[in-house]
Amino acid sequence: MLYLDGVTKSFDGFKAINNLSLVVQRGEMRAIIGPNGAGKTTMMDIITGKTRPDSGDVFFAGDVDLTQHDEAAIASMGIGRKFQKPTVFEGLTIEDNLRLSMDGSRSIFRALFHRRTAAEADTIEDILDETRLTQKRTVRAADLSHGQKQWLEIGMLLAQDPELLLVDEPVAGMTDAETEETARLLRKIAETRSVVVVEHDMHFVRMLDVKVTCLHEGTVLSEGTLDHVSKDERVIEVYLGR
Ligand SMILES: Nc1ncnc2c1ncn2[C@@H]1O[C@H](COP(=O)(O)OP(=O)(O)OP(=O)(O)O)[C@@H](O)[C@H]1O
Repeated sequence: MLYLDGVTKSFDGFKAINNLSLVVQRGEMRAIIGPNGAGKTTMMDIITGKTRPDSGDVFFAGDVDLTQHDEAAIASMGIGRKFQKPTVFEGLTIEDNLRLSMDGSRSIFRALFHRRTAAEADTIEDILDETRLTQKRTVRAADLSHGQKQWLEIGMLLAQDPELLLVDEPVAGMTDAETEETARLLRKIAETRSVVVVEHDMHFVRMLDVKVTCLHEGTVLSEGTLDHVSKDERVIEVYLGR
């Protein structure tokens, strides 16, 4: 689903990404950890077309060369990104937020008054159910808890039906119960899609129970199960032991 090979990106001579190689399989969830400045955000920026690498290969779904496309094109190809801070439409209900996301480029007015097909209505029901927001469907996003807003935004990504979801620090600021619920939600999503999740919260990463990649100085320092990576002396030295 995602293939990075020998990717390098410098800013003013500083290599934020340095010969980075990473492969994420179709239907795989991967957790990315690493200290501040390791290059996690820059990697996500490269995958989504926000930043162009200086060199290296970046392929999606086998043969789509992501370095040849811009952000909008990459989003429409099926790569969804969730930033750390939720960016939902606060004044709209949960249902309307989901409808708007599903419609993509349709104008807000047309999206809200557009007659749903049965299939679209079913998809919205499924997303409400998956994100545990069915009971809150008519509530304005502004009135949700922080955790619920994050789930709504994940739901908004799902409404665009991406094959690959990139999720940046989803549980920052969440309660323990919300963190647990988020792990359940991402695991469910990863049954049918690929997911890359960047996270500092090791308790949460353990709940995901997936292969972990630790980045450091723009490259892969260690990769494997969380137990393997967290026993790696180099990971302890630069990250976990701090
Ligand atoms: N546009 C830019 N111009 C200059 N330097 C940049 C730019 N973007 C990132 N960097 C530098 O590249 C390095 C990697 O940054 P990046 O944000 O990718 O790290 P990160 O792993 O996401 O860190 P964090 O965990 O703090 O979010 C940092 O040293 C950062 O200062």
